Amino acid sequence: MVKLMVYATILTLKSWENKIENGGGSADIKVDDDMRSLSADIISRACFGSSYSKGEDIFSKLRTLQKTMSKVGIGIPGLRYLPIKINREIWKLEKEIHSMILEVVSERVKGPYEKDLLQMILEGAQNYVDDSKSKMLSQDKFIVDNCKNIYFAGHETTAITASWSLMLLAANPDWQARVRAEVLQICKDGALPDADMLRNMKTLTMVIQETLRLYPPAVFVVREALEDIKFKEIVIPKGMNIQIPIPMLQQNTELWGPDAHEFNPERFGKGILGACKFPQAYIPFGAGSRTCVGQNFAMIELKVILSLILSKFCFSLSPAYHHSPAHRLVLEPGNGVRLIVTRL
Ligand code: HEM
Repeated sequence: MVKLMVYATILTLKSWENKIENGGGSADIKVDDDMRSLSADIISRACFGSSYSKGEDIFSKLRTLQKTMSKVGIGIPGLRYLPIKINREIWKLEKEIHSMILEVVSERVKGPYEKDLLQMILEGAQNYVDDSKSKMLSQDKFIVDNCKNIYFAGHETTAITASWSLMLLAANPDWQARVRAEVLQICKDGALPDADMLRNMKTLTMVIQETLRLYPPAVFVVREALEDIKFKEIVIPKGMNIQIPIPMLQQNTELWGPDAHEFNPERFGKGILGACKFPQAYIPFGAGSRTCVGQNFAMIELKVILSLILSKFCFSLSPAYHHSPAHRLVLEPGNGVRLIVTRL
């Protein structure tokens, strides 16, 4: 998995090298779209293995689906069932995605065994029992839904965290230099990072943890009360949805200290337990039995991307960067992250 992440990242960074060369030694790069397509490429390779080019087509349709769905007005009950133009577009895309995924699956069943996420989903589908009438139909739905889940849950969140991390490292050159020194010391003589090297990148881990504390891509953890609950003096009735605001917990000065709003990765020097009075207040990947299943994958991917960037480039914030975090399904840089990038 690490190898495929390294390979995909190097391909993306080649385009940065070209931009710098064409710009006479430096380039003003808006990193967000690159991080998004890199993350989609990685998840596509990880999910679909050798059929990844088909996976890319599927994911590109899923992105169109996501964009189309975000245009639908919310709050009008029943609107999504009406055969209006936008709904017809959504249904058509859903149908196409469904058959494309099942096409890859049917080729996979005939072909050689591969150890990728799709294989794990297929094995999961074998054991999936549901009480709907057609077991085959529900297994297909299980496969399609899980592929969609991985894409929606895993690609945007990681890409945005990479962009925020780059922004924070650009704004804090001392930390940029410190993490780069660590990376260069671990990846000696231009060696590409492997799993062991990534594990040893403690300072980089601290920087990513601090980025996820200040800019958690998922803003809420949502739960439904399955029964009446009494929480101190508050009664939460069965069926009520509860939204737990992650940034409020993660930037509370009583829990994190007076510098709670500042970028200080040092606070994670002794791990999450050492950083905060209550570790439950650090939940960028959620909490409990529904916690993010992709958190290790995401941390490895972020370390690969950031360590390779740091080992090749120096960067500072572009004068065109305008800080405006925006909550649009995820917490993202409202106007993107623009960096002035030079070769190391
Ligand atoms: C920095 C990157 C990521 C962040 C911040 C993040 C955050 C989250 C959060 C907050 C949840 C909800 C957890 C809860 O309700 O307690 C979640 C769920 C989930 N995430 Fe992630 N995630 C990231 C990357 C990924 C990746 C890379 C994948 C897949 C490879 C992934 C797959 C999932 C799935 C499938 C769920 C649903 C789990 C369930 O409902 O049982 N995530 N994620």
